[in-house]
Formats: sequence, C-alpha cells, structure tokens
Amino acid sequence: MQFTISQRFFFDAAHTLRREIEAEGSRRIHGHTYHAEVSLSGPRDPATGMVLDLGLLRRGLDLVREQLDHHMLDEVPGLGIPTLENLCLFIAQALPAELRPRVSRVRVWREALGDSCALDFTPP
Ligand SMILES: Nc1nc2c(c(=O)[nH]1)N=C([C@H](O)[C@H](O)COP(=O)(O)OP(=O)(O)OP(=O)(O)O)CN2
Ligand SMILES: [Zn+2]
Repeated sequence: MQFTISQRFFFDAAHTLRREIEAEGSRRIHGHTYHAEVSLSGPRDPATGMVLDLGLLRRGLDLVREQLDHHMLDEVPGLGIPTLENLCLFIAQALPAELRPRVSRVRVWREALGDSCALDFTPP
C-alpha cells in the first residue's frame, strides 16, 4: 500500500521577472506571499505505522524556508529565474538527502493571485 503524507509552509519573498506580457510591473522589484506543499509517498513502516514522522519533514521544510523567506529570489543560488516552476524544483532539490527519494509532489502557489504550479515525481 502506498500512502502520501504532506506538509505546507509559506514564505514572503521579492523578485523580478522578464515577461512578454504585463512586462513593466513584473520587471520592477515586487513581492508575493508564496505557499508550498511537499508530499512524500511510500509504504508504512510497520514498526512505526508511519511513512515518515511528519516532524522530520517539518525540520526539512524549515531548512528550505530559511533559504527563501525574506529573500530576493533573483539572488538565491541555484534557483534560476524565479518562477513558480523553478521554485518547485528548487524546493525538491533543497530538501535533505534522506527525504528526496520519497518526494512525490511539490506544489507552490500564490493564494492572492490564484496562481499555482505542481511538480510531480514518479513514485518509486
Ligand atoms: N508559468 C508562470 N507564469 C508566470 C509566473 C510563473 O512563475 N510561472 N509568474 C508571474 C509573476 O510572478 C508575476 O509577478 C505575477 O504576475 P501577475 O499575475 O500579474 O501578478 P501581480 O504581481 O502583477 O499581481 P498584483 O495583483 O498586481 O500584485 C507571471 N506569470
Ligand atoms: Zn511576481
């Protein structure tokens, strides 16, 4: 049996973005509140009854959040162009190594705008 556990966090960050449309406002430094959800999938460990203790996932997410919250996203090493797509990939790759193989989905969204992006990984 495959289970999926997930946890969310949010961060406030600034960025600029080059776009074909609505270019002027996006090119100026502006900020968003971003929400992110990381899902891990796998079997239950019969000894613990858990896929993984959610407290361990929370610790991993706190480490990722520190790299994004109140940062200028254009300057975050390894992020690249600060789009929702690249944020999904960055978050997946910035998780501690022991969590990464179990990541099945990373979703990032901006509640105020209704924008969202999800990155899905093939289950192991
Ligand atoms: N596929 C993607 N498209 C866009 C992304 C993205 O990450 N992936 N990002 C943006 C911008 O971040 C942009 O700032 C959002 O633009 P917009 O919807 O115009 O929102 P505003 O910041 O202008 O909203 P306000 O209501 O004025 O704060 C665009 N596209
Ligand atoms: Zn923006």
